[in-house]
Amino acid sequence: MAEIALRDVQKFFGPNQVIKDMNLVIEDGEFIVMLGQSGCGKTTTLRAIAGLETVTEGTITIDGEEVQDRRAADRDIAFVFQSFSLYPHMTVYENIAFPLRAVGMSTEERDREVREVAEVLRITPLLDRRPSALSGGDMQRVAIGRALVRRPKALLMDEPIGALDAKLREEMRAEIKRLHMARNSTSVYVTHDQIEAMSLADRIVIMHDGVLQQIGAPDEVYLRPANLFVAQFVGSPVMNVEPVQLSANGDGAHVHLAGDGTGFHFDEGLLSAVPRDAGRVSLGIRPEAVHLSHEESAGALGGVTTNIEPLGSHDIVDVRIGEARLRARTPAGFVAAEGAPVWVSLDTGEAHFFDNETGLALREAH
Ligand SMILES: Nc1ncnc2c1ncn2[C@@H]1O[C@H](COP(=O)(O)OP(=O)(O)OP(=O)(O)O)[C@@H](O)[C@H]1O
Repeated sequence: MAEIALRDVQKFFGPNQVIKDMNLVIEDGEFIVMLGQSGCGKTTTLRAIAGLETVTEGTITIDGEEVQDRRAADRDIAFVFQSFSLYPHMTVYENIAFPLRAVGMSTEERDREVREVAEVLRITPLLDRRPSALSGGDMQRVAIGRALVRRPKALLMDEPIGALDAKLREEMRAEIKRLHMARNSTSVYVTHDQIEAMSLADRIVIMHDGVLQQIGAPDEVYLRPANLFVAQFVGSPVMNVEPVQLSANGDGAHVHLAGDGTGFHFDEGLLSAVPRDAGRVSLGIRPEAVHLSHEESAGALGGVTTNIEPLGSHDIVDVRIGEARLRARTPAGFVAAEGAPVWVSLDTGEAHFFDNETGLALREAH
């Protein structure tokens, strides 16, 4: 297993730059998930690590050795694609054993390795079957088994469970995690599904438009998004973001939404990194930190509900305050109808502030 490092990597397809200044160190044994919308460059980054794509500039090292000019076959890295790509005329056993034949392992050794991988992936009863007799999930288990059996330096996976149905995806997520724990393989996994990213990753790499936006543990990117893109990309429903104006108010400030004269009070400690000049700042607040009440209380602002989305366990309720709109997560049935008057308060400690121009989160460095 190995550390993988990308330094100043750039990739152009003709005039089109799809990886911009990528710097990333993936630690030995780490599970990294690259998350981003379609076309943001995550697959190209993965393929560049594998050697299936060249880089235009920069270096890629595996265990300290530069590999950017090496062929894929000489990088000792395994790749699992979304399409299952098994050999149809071979049994599951033969499919998994195939990469070991090339390295000249003895029959007994090969047998031991295949059976161990099959055991970890819980596919031992399937070893004599052909791929055509397998379900989608089992085919992907076999593909992962074939990738892992020769103990590569790293395992790269490109949306490996994207083609499976929702229930099976959930099962496979748990299995991939278990497999990673069992083998401790350095893993890089590409997806556009944030639940997959949150549940699998040691650290998530969030990309947008070829640019790495943030690297961090799942709770870190959720709780401390580095910029507006990450704030609105991670989390469902999406974080509320509203331009605000600040006005002094005792030990702190009122934070005014558009068209709202009163403002929410924030203590000074929460605003120490926030400039007061008009028009520069947006407030970010997740729907679970917006609270609705039928009773007026100190500091709450009056609003009117404009939409209710019942989700079974809870509702998502849109509220208009002045000209602004906030979404709140409420207990199911808490608001009976659109057009209802409600009182809105915020968990101010959960709020984020962003610079409107740069999009960067405004917070104290520490
Ligand atoms: N071989 C290629 N030639 C030209 N352009 C390419 C090539 N491969 C990818 N691109 C372009 O590079 C950009 C990044 O593609 P990439 O596949 O890395 O994105 P992605 O984030 O993985 O998206 P997806 O989830 O859709 O695969 C896209 O605009 C894509 O059209």
